[in-house]
Amino acid sequence: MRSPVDVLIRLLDPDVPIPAYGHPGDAGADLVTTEAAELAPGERVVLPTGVSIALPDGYAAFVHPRSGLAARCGVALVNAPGTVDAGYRGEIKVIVVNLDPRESVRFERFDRIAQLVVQQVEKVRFHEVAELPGSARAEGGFGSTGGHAAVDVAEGGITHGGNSYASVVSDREGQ
Ligand SMILES: O=c1ccn([C@H]2C[C@H](O)[C@@H](COP(=O)(O)OP(=O)(O)OP(=O)(O)O)O2)c(=O)[nH]1
Ligand SMILES: [Mg+2]
Repeated sequence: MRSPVDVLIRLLDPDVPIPAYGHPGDAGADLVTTEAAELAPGERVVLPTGVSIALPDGYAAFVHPRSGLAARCGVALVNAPGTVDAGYRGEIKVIVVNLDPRESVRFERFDRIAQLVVQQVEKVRFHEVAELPGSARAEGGFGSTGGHAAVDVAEGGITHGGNSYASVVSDREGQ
């Protein structure tokens, strides 16, 4: 097993537990709410977790829903997965919505409401081009591999072939 990445954490509430993995192989460490809340059907709320972190450069943390809450209560995260940038030092918040059409859902203080997945992320440099290199998928998207939509691989796709990139139009770079 690879050794864990060290992440500095501040506990903003004296009693809040450090996010913990339920099992050794789990991807997400559970986040709790430090505030009780009751959500009517369709209602959303931003809940505080009582923690802030400093991720190493080249990492990000993603706030994912908990499947049990989703299956049992219809609770989802509006922005799932929420992105916590390496430079963010504020409190991690969780934007929860009750998607159940009939039942309210209640969270008590320190209920586990989401899970935090920490991952390495690549920073890219964008190079503007007039044409992109071809690919088997080409512009087929949104169900193009299903039975109901025609897949158009002929146009502008694999005929370009090869690995060479289209010529760079400008060296304007994104941030
Ligand atoms: O579920 C989330 C998502 C984000 N954040 C924090 C960490 C993140 O670094 C910051 C900004 O998030 P994001 O970039 O998704 O929001 P934005 O609307 O683009 O805000 P900004 O203009 O500050 O980037 O908010 C959370 O606490 N919880
Ligand atoms: Mg942003």
